[in-house]
Amino acid sequence: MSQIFPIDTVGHDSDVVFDNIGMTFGTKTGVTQAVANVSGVIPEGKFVSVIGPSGCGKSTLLDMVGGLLKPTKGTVSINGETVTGPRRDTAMVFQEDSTLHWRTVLDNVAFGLEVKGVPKADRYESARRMIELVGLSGFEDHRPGQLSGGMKQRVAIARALAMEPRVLLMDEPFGALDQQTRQFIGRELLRIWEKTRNRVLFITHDIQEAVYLSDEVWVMSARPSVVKEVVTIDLPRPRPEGTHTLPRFRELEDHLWELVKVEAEKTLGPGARLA
Ligand SMILES: Nc1ncnc2c1ncn2[C@@H]1O[C@H](COP(=O)(O)OP(=O)(O)OP(=O)(O)O)[C@@H](O)[C@H]1O
Repeated sequence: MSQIFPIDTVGHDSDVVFDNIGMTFGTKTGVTQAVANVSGVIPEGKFVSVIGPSGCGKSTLLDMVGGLLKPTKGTVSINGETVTGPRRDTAMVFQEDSTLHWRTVLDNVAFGLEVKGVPKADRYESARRMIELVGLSGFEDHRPGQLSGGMKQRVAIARALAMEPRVLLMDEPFGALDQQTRQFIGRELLRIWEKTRNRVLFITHDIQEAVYLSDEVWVMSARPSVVKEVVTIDLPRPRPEGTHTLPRFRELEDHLWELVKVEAEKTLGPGARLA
């Protein structure tokens, strides 16, 4: 079921490769070693989720892939090239509302393509296609202020997908949404991803969400973090609505919870016991 690191980190040119990366932050009050050492590969067409206790370095890991943070140790490479900053083939979606409130939905979704210099007719055509894919047809001329939280998040996802990224980085993208909306958008994301099959790195606190969406779940240890275990999600795809009730789903969920619980108890300090 699972694999303990270090795994084979050679990877192919089309992979996202983490080669012994670490991140230590220097602050006025001292140093924080966030990520101790992570090695791993996200192969072409794979959906990888990262779970772990609060503050273990999940966002830090994602920001290093996105080129927003430079690792203090090791390298991340995409398609055989070391990541040194944000890349055109990589798109990011965050938890907080990142819509541009003065622009319409259509112009929000077309924004990344505009920055890339794609001509207006082409970018609008792609944007309309993505808007349809995320179920927002009819809202093209609305502004974010006229949308619900879930709809705004779908705009952010459509904007990222319109860029046709080869690597999609998502940092708790559904974290601010209610449970029903979260499940609905999760299913939508999976439906779209099954068509695009780009490489996804997805951060979540929700173990069910991680099992439902992923090919692999990386469980991070308490800080300074390493990947404690890689759990292969061997559920068939596509994953229809009743997937959550499969006995195998429950087994995977229980196994992941046991792993995370131990690390969360370390983070919460002596005496902390989680059910
Ligand atoms: N810019 C920064 N400067 C200093 N310390 C930082 C910085 N960014 C993150 N950290 C520290 O690095 C550690 C990891 O933070 P990070 O946000 O990556 O964790 P996380 O696992 O994503 O947390 P959460 O699950 O709570 O969102 C934390 O101790 C945090 O305080």
